Amino acid sequence: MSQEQQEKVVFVGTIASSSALDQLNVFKGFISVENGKITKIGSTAEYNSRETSNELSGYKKVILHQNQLLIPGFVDCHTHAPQFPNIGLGLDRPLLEWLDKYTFPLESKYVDVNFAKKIYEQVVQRLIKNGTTTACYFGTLHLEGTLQLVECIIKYGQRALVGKVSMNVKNDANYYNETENELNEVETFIQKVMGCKNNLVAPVVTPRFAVSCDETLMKGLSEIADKYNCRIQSHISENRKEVEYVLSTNPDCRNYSEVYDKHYILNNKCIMAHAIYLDEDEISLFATKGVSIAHCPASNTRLKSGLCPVRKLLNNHITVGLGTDVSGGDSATILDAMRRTMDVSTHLELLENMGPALNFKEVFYLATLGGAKALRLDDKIGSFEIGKEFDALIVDVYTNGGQIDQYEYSMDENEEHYLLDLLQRFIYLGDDRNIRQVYVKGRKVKDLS
Ligand SMILES: O=c1[nH]c(=O)c2nc[nH]c2[nH]1
Ligand SMILES: [Zn+2]
Repeated sequence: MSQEQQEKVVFVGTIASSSALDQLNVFKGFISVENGKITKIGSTAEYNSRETSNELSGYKKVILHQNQLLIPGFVDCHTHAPQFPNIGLGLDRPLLEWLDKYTFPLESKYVDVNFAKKIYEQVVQRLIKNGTTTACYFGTLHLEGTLQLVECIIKYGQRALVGKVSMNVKNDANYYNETENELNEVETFIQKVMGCKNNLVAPVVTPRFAVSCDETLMKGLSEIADKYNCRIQSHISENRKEVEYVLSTNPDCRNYSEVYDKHYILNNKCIMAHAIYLDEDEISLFATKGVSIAHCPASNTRLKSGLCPVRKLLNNHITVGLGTDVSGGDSATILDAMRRTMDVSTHLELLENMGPALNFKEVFYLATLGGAKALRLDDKIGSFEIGKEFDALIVDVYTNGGQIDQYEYSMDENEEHYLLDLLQRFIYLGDDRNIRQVYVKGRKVKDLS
């Protein structure tokens, strides 16, 4: 156990945390943390009285200043660690061509374990810098290469779900595996990750999507997920051509979801990325089975895939979190995913009358507790509650050299509004420079203080 986890620490200042989509709490107070877990939460008055009665004498104190915020760490529900060397490049093709031309050739390189290690070192550090305390990663087809990703995550102390990608359908890049070998490697991968006995990292069964996995592979993977009680992640209904192709190769299925459902992929431990073109039957199937959706607005726009109707999905009781989906997505920060979620939602309100558009409070929920629920980690993280693990960011809204300037004018003198405005500004304008400290289970993993 690290130094920080053993310590008793009390954080004092402005705290913001959501308990539901429409329930954001911003208040001045304190959170005490012991062995990485939240033990007490209270107001400034309660903090002062505990101080007076010497109850906090054994605690290290972290006192935030007036323009700082303590918020839960960001949850990235969907990203591809091996695709980071392509970030910001090759976005001129639609999904299926983009995969063949740029993505499979890059992912093929991770057969080289040293290459994998170098890239993953950078990726994990980048995400921590951006305040992503939990990430749900796709690796590549390669067992050893993806284990390097797990090693880096453990080294830098991030919380993560990690999948060795499964594909058995031939493609131009020759990037696929034979079915039996693939199923064996997935089991080995799961056993090795579980063997690390690191309670922040878990394996995810990862059929890439129905275009690159046949029936035998999908069925075998769902059995493995069941055997090891693992989550499953994949992609669904991202691009119209993809949907057409999947339906043409599965003529017995009425829709895309049925292709997965036939092989027992859809359940309440399943996270599907995109889900732009789900029909009404698929939406109710997702709600009934408890399938979560990782909304990836950056890649949906960059690859010209479409506008995902997130408000409609939420209204239909589907759990939604946010994903950066690098490198279809061109940004590795959940702050960007929040902004693009608001933008896409606004476009849907303007163009399709599918409002009201999601606002900054709602996307803050999706970036934290919504994401934790989507990954079935909300018993541990996503919000500040007694008994939960302390994954948190200290944000300095007007930090020196940052993007947000402070002006000698305030729209509103009311203190409660001032605190909410700090959060609002950070969501609209902030970046990694504003994220001064990052904690995962009480351990400080970034420190710019
Ligand atoms: O955005 C995406 N990125 C990918 O790597 C991928 N693979 C299948 N479908 C995909 N979509
Ligand atoms: Zn993806």
